[in-house]
Amino acid sequence: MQAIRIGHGYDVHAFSPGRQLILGGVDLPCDQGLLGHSDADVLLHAAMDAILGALALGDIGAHFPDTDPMYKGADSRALLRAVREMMKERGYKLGNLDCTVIAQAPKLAPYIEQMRRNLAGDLQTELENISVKATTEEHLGFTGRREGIAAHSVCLLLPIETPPSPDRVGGPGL
Ligand SMILES: Nc1ccn([C@@H]2O[C@H](COP(=O)(O)O)[C@@H](O)[C@H]2O)c(=O)n1
Ligand SMILES: C[C@@]1(CO)OP(=O)(O)OP(=O)(O)OC[C@H]1O
Repeated sequence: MQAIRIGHGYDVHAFSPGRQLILGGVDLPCDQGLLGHSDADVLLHAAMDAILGALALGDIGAHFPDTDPMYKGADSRALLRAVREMMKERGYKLGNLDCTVIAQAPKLAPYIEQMRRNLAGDLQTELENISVKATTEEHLGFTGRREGIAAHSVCLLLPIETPPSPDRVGGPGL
C-alpha cells in the first residue's frame, strides 16, 4: 500500500502591460497581465508544483521548460491536465488542494468559484476538494506595490485504491 503524500508549490510572475491576466484558468478584467513564457497563470503553476512536489517529480520548469517553443503561450490548464496524468500513472489521486493567491489587485473574490471549478474539472475531483483563497499584502513588498502576483499551494495525494483480487476475498481458507 502506497503512503499518503504531501506537496507544496510556490510561484511568482511580474505584471506587464499588454498581457492578459489569467488566474486559475479565468481571464480577468485588468489593465495589465502577468509576464511569462506560458499564459503565466501563477495560481495553476503553484498548484502543479504542489502535485509534482508530492510525487518528488521536480517542478514545472523541469517538465515544461521555458526554453521550449512548444510551451510559448501555453494554456496552463493543459499543463495541469498533463500533471494530473503523471499523478494517475503513479497510482495517486488528489485528496485536497489549498491555494492562496497574493495580489493587491484586482479583486478576485467574484472569480474564485470559477477558478475552483476549473481546477476541480482538470484534476478530476470534487469541488469540495479544491480551495482557492486570495489575500492582499497590505501594500507591502512587491505584491503590495502591484509589481507582481504570488501564489502558494499545498496538496495531499491519496493512493488510488485497487480492489482486492478475488482469490483474497474472504480471507484464508474460504
Ligand atoms: N486580490 C484580492 C485580495 C483579497 N481579496 C479578498 O479581500 C478580503 C480581504 O483581504 P485581506 O488582504 O485583507 O486579507 C479577503 O476576503 C480576500 O478574499 C480579493 O478578493 N482579491
Ligand atoms: C510554465 C512555464 C512553461 O514553459 O513557463 P512560465 O510561464 O515562464 O512559468 P514559470 O512559473 O516560470 O514555469 C516555467 C515553465 O514551466
